[in-house]
Amino acid sequence: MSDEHKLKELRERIDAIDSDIGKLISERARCALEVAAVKKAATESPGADTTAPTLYYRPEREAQVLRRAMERNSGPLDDEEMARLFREIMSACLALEEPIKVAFLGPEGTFTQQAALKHFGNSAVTRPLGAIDEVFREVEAGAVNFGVVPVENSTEGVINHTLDTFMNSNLRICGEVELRIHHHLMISDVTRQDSITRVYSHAQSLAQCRKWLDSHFPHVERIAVASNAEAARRVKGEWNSAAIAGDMAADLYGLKILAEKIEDQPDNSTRFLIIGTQEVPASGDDKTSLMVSMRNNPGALHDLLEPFHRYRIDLTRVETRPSSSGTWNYVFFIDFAGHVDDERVANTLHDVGNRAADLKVLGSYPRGVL
Ligand SMILES: C=C(O[C@@H]1C=C(C(=O)O)C=C[C@H]1O)C(=O)O
Repeated sequence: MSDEHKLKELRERIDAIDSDIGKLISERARCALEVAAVKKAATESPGADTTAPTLYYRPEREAQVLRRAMERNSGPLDDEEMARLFREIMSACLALEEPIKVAFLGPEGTFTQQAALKHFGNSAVTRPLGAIDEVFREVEAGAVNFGVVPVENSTEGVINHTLDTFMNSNLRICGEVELRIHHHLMISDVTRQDSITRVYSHAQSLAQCRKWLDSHFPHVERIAVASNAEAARRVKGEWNSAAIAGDMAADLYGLKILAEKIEDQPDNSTRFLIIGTQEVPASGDDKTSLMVSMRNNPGALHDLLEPFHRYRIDLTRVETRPSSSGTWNYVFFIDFAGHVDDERVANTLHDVGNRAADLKVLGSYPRGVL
C-alpha cells in the first residue's frame, strides 16, 4: 500500500473515532444535565433548606472521575494527559449546569490563574483580584463560588499571608492543586539585550531563581513587584529591563523568552488551596487541614502531636504562626491524610480538641489529582 493510501485510510479511521467520541461526549453532557436536575429537585423538595444554593459542583466526585481515568489508562497517552482531557470534558459538562465562578490572586497571567484553570478546567469563569484577603472576601460575600490562593512553595516555603487570613475567616478548604513552577527570563521587543540593568519579579520568584541570577546577571538590580504578571507588564515598555515570570504572562504581554526554566530547583512546585463554603464528602483519598491554638506550656507541641502518632495518622505538614489575638502564643496549621468522617481521624480530633485551647477544622478535601 502506498504511503498516500495508508495515510488516507488512517485518517478515515480517526474521523470515525472522532465521530464516536463526539456522540459519547454529547451523551455524557446530557447525563450531567439530568444530574443537575436531580440536584435542583433535591434542594427544592419539601423539608429541604430552600435558602441553600444548589451545589452542582462536587469536588469528591470530580476527583474520583479523574482518578478512574488514570487507573483505566493503558497508554500511549500518559495518565496525567488522559486525566487532563477528562478534566476539560467535566468542566464543559459542569458549565452546562452552571458555569463555575472562581476568584484568584491576580492579575491575569499569574501562576494562581494557571492553578485555577488546572483545577476547574477552561470552562470556569475566572476573576482576578489584587490580594489574598480580597479573594477570601469575594468568596465570603458569595460573589464567586470558589477562590484559589497559593499556600506553599517547595523552594521558598509557606505563604504566611494565606495562613494568617484563615485566622479571621470561616471559609473552608475544598481542594488543593499543585503546579510545577517554571520561571523564564523574558524581555520585550524594545529591550536592548546587552543593556539590561534591572529584573522585575515577585519576591518569591526572585528567591526561587537566586542562584541563576547570581551567575548570569550578578550586577543587575532585582526589583520585587506585586506579581509576576505585573513584572511582565512593566517590561513591555522598558528598553533596559527584563522580567521573571511564567508562560502565561509571556503570552499575555507578548514577551520574548530569553532563558527558559531558570528556577534553581528543577522540581520547584507550588501548592494552591481551593477555598469555599462547601463541606466536601470523602472521595476515598483525602486530606484534612486544621488550625489549632495551644497554650504556651512546655511540651505543648508534643501534646498536640501525640494523638496523631497514637492513631497512626500520616502528617503531611505542620506550620507554626504567631497568634494574631495575642491570647494564645502560637497557632499550628496541620495537614494530614484522611477525612473527618474516618473513625481514626474523628478519634484523633477528639483527643486533640481536649488538649487545645482552640481547634478549627479548615476542611477535608480530595488529595490533588492532577
Ligand atoms: C455530573 C455531576 O455534577 C458535576 C459534574 C461532574 C461530571 O461531569 O462528571 C462531576 C461532578 C460535579 O462537579 C455529578 O455530580 O455527578
